[in-house]
Amino acid sequence: MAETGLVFLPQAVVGHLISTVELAKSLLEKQPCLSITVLLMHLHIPSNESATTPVTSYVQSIAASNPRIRFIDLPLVDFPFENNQNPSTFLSLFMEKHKSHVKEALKRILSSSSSPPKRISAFVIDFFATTMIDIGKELGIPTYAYCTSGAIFLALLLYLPTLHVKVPCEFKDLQGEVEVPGILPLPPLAMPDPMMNKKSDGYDWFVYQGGRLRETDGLIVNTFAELEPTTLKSIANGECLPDHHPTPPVYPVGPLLALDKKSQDPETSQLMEWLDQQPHSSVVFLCFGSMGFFSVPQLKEMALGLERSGHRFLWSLRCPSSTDTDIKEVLPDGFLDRTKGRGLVLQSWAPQVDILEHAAVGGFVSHCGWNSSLESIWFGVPMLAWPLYSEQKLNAFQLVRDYGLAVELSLDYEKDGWVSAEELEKGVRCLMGESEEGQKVRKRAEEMAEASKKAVAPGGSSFSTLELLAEKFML
Ligand SMILES: O=c1ccn([C@@H]2O[C@H](COP(=O)(O)OP(=O)(O)O[C@H]3O[C@H](CO)[C@@H](O)[C@H](O)[C@H]3O)[C@@H](O)[C@H]2O)c(=O)[nH]1
Repeated sequence: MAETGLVFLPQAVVGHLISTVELAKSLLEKQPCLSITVLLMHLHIPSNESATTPVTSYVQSIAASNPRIRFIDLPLVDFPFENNQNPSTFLSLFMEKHKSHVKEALKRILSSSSSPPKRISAFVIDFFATTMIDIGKELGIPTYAYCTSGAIFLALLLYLPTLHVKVPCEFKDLQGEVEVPGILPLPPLAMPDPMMNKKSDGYDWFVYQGGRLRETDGLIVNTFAELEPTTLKSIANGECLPDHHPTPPVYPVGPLLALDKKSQDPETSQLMEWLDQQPHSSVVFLCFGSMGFFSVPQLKEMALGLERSGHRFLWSLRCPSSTDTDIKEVLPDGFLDRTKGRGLVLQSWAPQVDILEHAAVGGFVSHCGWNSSLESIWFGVPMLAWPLYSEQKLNAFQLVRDYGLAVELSLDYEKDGWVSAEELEKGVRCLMGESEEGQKVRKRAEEMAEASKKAVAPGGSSFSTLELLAEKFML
């Protein structure tokens, strides 16, 4: 019998790669006869040097501890990111540039002289890599898309080609709300940034990706049925596609999280010791994903807001320019002295999972990237939603309005999403339970933490879906 392998193609960004590898690990746990090859694309963004994340060491450690996961580096393509380029356009064209390399890699795997011969039972692509469906079709390999964001974003993407026709004007000029099946009516401002300018090529790429997802053999989503029941039902019922076009089966398999990446370095140990000394649930953690940066004026304003809130804090602060910026020059005069003992500012990659797991952490000011949101949910830490880019405003809206897991922060969109010190102070106080609203969010976070763990435990909704999927991949 041929050895059964799966081939995964994640997007070349950390939030997508880690999530994809976690999916691979979970499938292997369910089905010991599978093996997985991950094709790695490499992205170089010179202006974001300071966003360097431990991707390389992560990949190395996964490869060392999981012999059934193999990584193949695809050849580098000469396609640098231009600073003013639309990220969705860049990522879509970056995929196009990799097409021939991906096809070659798949063909090599299929023709490798291993005995027994290889069979690729599924090609699992990033949901923003739909151009690769062509290769799956050409080589006769069933192709699945993996959505590293939530069902709400998947629903919006699937529905976007329909919405494009239904709403002829720009979404921001729409009188009223945007109606998407399975989602609460959306204020136009909650639409993902790339969808806010219909004349941009970035928008066209979103319509393209959304339109092609229906050609896949299945849609795997990093969410769980208890978190997004209505949205998942709407997708499965075909409500997000026009004219009852059959929707590929939907597989909610989350939360898939890299929980075992405990950091051992001395900086982390010091940080953990500091957290150990703080009272239970007293520290606000601020962290904004792999590429969340703020302007210097906004950083100063944040510092003021944090100081005035009176709460303890742990702030992962990344400057836009470079890692060697002296934070004393960025922060207001005397800030570090005045907050000594009750606040800690980090300038490096934060061990986020370890921090969220710590009992001293009582709130998370987050950009609402999907992985961060799921991690927060898992550890029962309520959020204060400070979305920055991509689909984060959509996630924030849903976390606040539908799931009740986050406190709303008032962002001034006329001023590029500016948050004043007053608003941050108010938000942090509420998050830390100083108001009834905050208390409600805290309670809800505890309940959802339990539900998230049940979902991936034996017999849970995502556990069963993963079993089903792993079995399907063996047929
Ligand atoms: O200092 C840091 C910063 C991040 N992380 C980790 O890095 C991941 C970040 O993922 P996520 O919260 O999803 O943010 P992004 O890196 O910004 O992810 C991109 O991918 C996500 C999944 O598709 C989208 O939801 C986001 O909008 C998009 O920006 C999480 O696991 C964090 O724990 C750290 O450990 N330390």
